[in-house]
Amino acid sequence: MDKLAVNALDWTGTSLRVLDQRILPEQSKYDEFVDAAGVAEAIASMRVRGAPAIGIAAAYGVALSVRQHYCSDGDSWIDKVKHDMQLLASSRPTAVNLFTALTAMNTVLEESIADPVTEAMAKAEQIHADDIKANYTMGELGADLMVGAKGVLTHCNTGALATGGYGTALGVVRTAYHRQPLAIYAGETRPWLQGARLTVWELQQEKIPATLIADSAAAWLMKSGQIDWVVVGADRIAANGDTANKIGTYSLAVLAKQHGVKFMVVAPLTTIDWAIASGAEITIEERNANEVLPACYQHDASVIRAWNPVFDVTPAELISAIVTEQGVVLNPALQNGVRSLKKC
Ligand SMILES: CSC[C@H]1O[C@H](OP(=O)(O)O)[C@H](O)[C@@H]1O
Repeated sequence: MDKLAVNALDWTGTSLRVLDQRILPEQSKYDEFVDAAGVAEAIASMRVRGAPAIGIAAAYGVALSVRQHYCSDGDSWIDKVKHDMQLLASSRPTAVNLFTALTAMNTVLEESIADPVTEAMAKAEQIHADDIKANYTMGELGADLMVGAKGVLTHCNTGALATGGYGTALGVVRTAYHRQPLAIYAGETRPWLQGARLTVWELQQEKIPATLIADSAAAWLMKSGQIDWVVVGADRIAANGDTANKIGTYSLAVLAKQHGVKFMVVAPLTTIDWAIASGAEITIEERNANEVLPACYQHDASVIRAWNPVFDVTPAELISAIVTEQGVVLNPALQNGVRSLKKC
């Protein structure tokens, strides 16, 4: 299964090259990181973003930490690695994939393994490969739900740039597009513009036609009858199906309900947080107000401020389907959430 031309992450075996998504589409530039601190900064600064991609980057960050400390820090190597894992864990709070990946890497290190450097690298590479495989599976399962659909709206960026490759929600859109005529609409996704800068750029690379809309045009688009589905990704899904995703997702779900448009969430199992019963327990990241404020207001917060939560929570009752690589849950609010997907 070949990866798409667009790769958010490039693992060299001794470093992690990260496509700097802050400057796409004007510039396509990779930054190279050789330690966990660098990878943590790449996540915090959103050079790499997207829940699955964040988890994969963190896994490689741990592998780099083991490679750095195992050979040079004697018996204290594991303490140094645990410190680096804390650095990675503090990079961003909402995407549970980050913590799922760190837990998986920690499990490998806890086993008294003969060659922790090789084992850590292998585990990180496996996490990456598993994500790509999951995305292709979800693409098929999600497109199966879209038979006969003529139009779809997606939000933020959920493609190869947000994952190990191919994408979650955008993977479903790609698969459906190659099966049937499909009008693709992408929301710009203020303030960071993942849709305007990243999603339409990905689609342009593959010559897949798409229409960019302002976030504020979504209701009018739904009222026009042009779309049958809204398809989005996720950063953290609670056991009852409540879903944290990019800010603006909740309003799209409310609008979809109002207009009889179906609402699909696409995410791998690594995005499900089995430890929380509902979305009320999800920490919502707030980022710097200057990501919202025009420059002329940034010098003085005494009068004009900005509120910049970068995620919101969509309640399960507004979701028509949650698509994972292990299966689809239709109407999760009526199905005890996503608990049917939990591996025993
Ligand atoms: C493949 S889903 C990625 C998910 O992550 C994005 O957030 P951010 O760009 O801030 O990392 C957004 O919520 C997407 O839906």
